[in-house]
Amino acid sequence: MANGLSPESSGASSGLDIDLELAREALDRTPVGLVLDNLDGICVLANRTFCELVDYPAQALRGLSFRAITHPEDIDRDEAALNRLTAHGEIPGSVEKRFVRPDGSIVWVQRSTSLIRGVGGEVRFMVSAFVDLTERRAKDRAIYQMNEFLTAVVENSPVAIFTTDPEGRITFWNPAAERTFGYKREEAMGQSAPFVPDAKREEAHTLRQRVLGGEVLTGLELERQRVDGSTIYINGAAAPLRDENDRVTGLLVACIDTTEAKLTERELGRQLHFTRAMIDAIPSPVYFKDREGRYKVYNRAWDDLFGGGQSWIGRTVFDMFERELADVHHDRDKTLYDKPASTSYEAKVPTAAGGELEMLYNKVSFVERSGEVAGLIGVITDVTRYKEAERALEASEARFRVLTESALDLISVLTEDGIITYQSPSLKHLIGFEPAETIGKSVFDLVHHDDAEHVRAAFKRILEMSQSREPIEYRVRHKDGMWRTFESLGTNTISNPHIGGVVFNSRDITDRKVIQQRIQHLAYHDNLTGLPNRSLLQDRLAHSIARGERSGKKVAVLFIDLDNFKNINDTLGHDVGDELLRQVSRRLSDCVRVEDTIARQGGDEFIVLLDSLEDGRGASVVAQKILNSLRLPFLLGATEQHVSGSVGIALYPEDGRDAQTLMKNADTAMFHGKGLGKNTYQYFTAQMNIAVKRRMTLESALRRAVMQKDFLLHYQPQINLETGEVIAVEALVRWKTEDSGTVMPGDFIPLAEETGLINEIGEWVLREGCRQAKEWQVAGLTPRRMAINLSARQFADKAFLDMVTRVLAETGLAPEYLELEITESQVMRQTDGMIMLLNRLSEMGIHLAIDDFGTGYSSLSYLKRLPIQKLKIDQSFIRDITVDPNDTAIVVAIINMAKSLDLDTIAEGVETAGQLALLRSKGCRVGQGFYFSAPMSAEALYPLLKQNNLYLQSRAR
Ligand SMILES: Nc1nc2c(ncn2[C@@H]2O[C@H](COP(=O)(O)O[C@H]3[C@@H](O)[C@H](n4cnc5c(=O)[nH]c(N)nc54)O[C@@H]3COP(=O)(O)O)[C@@H](O)[C@H]2O)c(=O)[nH]1
Repeated sequence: MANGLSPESSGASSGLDIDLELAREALDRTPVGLVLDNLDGICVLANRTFCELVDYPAQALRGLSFRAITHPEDIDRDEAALNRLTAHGEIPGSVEKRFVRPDGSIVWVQRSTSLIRGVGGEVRFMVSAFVDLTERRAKDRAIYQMNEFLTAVVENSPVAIFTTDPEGRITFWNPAAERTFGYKREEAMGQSAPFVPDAKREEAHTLRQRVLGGEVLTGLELERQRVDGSTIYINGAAAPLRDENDRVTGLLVACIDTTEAKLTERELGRQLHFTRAMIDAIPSPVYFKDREGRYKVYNRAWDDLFGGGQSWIGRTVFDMFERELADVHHDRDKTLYDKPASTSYEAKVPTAAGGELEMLYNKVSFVERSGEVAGLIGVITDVTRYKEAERALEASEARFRVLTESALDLISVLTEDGIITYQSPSLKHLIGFEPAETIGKSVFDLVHHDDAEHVRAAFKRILEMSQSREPIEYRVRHKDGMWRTFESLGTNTISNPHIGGVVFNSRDITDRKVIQQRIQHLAYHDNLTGLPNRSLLQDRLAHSIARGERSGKKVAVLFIDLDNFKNINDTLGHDVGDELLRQVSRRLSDCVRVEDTIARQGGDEFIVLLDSLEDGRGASVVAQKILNSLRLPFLLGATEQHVSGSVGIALYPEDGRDAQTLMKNADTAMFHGKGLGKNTYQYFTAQMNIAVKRRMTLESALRRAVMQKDFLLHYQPQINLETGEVIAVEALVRWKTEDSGTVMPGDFIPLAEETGLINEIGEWVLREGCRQAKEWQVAGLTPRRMAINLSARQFADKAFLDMVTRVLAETGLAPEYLELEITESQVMRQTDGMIMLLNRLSEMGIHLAIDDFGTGYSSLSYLKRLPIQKLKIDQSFIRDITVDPNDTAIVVAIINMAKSLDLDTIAEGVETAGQLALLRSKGCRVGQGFYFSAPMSAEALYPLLKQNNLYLQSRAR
């Protein structure tokens, strides 16, 4: 459109035309679209700006109704406004409307209308000015859309957003705020921060003031309260709200609910603390290194070990250790960084304490969730002590191995099923098998079948407990086929990983068992005869008594004592005595039933136990059988010996109800019988005990006498029957007692011999006799021999010779003035030892005489072997010599035999002149007897000795 104004409006020329042109130009250049319409709404004139605005040429617009180019939706409103104008003269107000361009595009305009009136004031035209609203509308739209967008954002934001006025009253509250705090929008609006707990009001107020002061606060971590009262943690920001004049009109808060995160963070913190505490609680040093080998984490134990607190964080082994050690660690670490792996090794490590420890390093790659190796975790264990212990253990093991391998005992290890897993080399020595031959075998297959059960039971006990309480005894067959007895102690070490089995220490006790059995036998048997001894007898007797008590039957105890065993033993020696006892025991065995018991009580005493007797008479049958058996001669060596026995019988229940009493009473009965005459048996009676008591009293009195030397000697002279001279003196002992006066030797010598007191008494007699003889010599009397009686028991004493030698030396008596009298019965049991002793005494110059000669039936050849000088004819032959031709013949035979052997004879017991005369007539040169002098004290005898002629004495009498 070159020119928008219509020509109708220009009517002037010349100067005026110029003005119109200018006016037209000015209107066209006006940035506002101008249209002149008539009252029908028909365009009369439009300027260029309008033409350009609606993209119509001016010619096209002229005469065109506004309706043609107005947006259909705006036509009615414009029409109405035109009607109001035409009808009422109402000037249309400013409105925004749309035109439709020829190309269909719409252009928004703002229309302002004014009226052109005619001269009469009547409205003729409307002038409308159109301002292009396209740009402004676009801006508005953009603002609107932005507003819509922001609203949507705010409404849909997960962030709680709210605004308040300066007083804190809520002016906006988005849905996220509803969800976060639990207050509905309508509940929250106008409220003054209902979510601030009382304790936080002050803080909230301060924050609000700061924001109202213009501060923008971010990163706020606040504790608030939900509508249900629960605590909520929020993280947010607050900023001031300003109006167009930049005045603060309120504040905006945006926040998110961090409660869960907070709690998670707290939990994580707690877990972290726990983890840290746990790591610190680990007594071993633990640490983490990153891929570059830098220490990132380590625990307290690590710090205790190396010191330095946190200063090692970020540093490497090369900062910590000498190069050589650092290289060791570094090389190991490399393998863990390359790919997930683990490693362990030992190293000697210097410590903060200044020492060096042997450490076991266990390291493992630290792999992240992604699978990437991010470093390594290491654990260090101080193995110094362990290593020392290990070395000590190795040494100990070596020691024990040597001990085990060289032990004489067998060391075995068995599984809990009894399978042998180890045997020490001593096995070969003990049962002939190599250890390898038994490995894998069951021990129960090796033991004796009869022992298997108790071995199994003992093995089970060891498994249940830890150790065998007592040795297990069992038999195992030697390779040579013989059974050996073993004793084992087991220790359950199954739980010990180094052993893993039951250890047995076994010892071959075969020899010990034999000895034990022997000892056991000895404990209950007499070693000499093999018979049960006193202990076993007592045991059996107790059983017999118990049986007797139940059955009502009797039990008999026979106490047997050999009548002259002592003489045999003393004269022929112990070996012969022992042999005699063995033979006696065999004979006794032949006299009783198998079920009866024969026991040796000791010495020459035996006891026979007869069980289950119907009555006591049966015992006498056995007793008699025994006596008969013992009377038969015993062949001892080359000689026959005659022995008899005395038997005492005690019966259960009448003579005693226990073993001790029965044995004692049988002994008493025996003793009593012996006193009445040997070779008999006696049943016990209550009266016997009285005699026994007497004997016991006597024995203790004799012992006291020996101690106190309550003895004296009486002396009886021996006379030359031709001249009456005293050629010798016999010493005869007496026992001085206070109550019984002087006790004669016949009443105590047998007891002294039985009890052994005779040795002490005999020494005293010898010493006193020699002393007296010497005293008489010193007193000037004619030196004479002193005859001393000897008991067989003295003679058998090995110290006898020394004793005689010592006494002679002590008293100063020359040996030729000592005569020792031994009885014929003693001499008859001569042994090589006795003959040797007699020879020694004879060599010393001591005279030897055989006492009681004639009672022992000794032979000539026998006497010739002995170094004797004198035969003393027993007084039993002298007693009736004058009336009994047999005695006379015997005495004559003795005198002649003595002569032939160049021996002196002495007749003892000469009591009468007739006896003296007969003896003298038969050639007997020496005599002794009451006819000359009874035995008397030394003082009493002294005058006779001085006088030295007892014929004068006897005649005087
Ligand atoms: N081992 C010892 N035995 C001793 C000792 N002292 C004495 N005896 C022996 O005791 C027995 C009895 O002796 P005892 O009672 O002293 O009797 C002696 C004389 O008194 C007695 N005797 C002397 N003459 C007569 C007589 O004419 N008639 C008669 N009836 N008896 C007489 O004879 C006894 C002396 O005998 P012996 O010794 O055989 O010569 C007696 O066996 C003593 O041996 C001693 O210390 N140790």
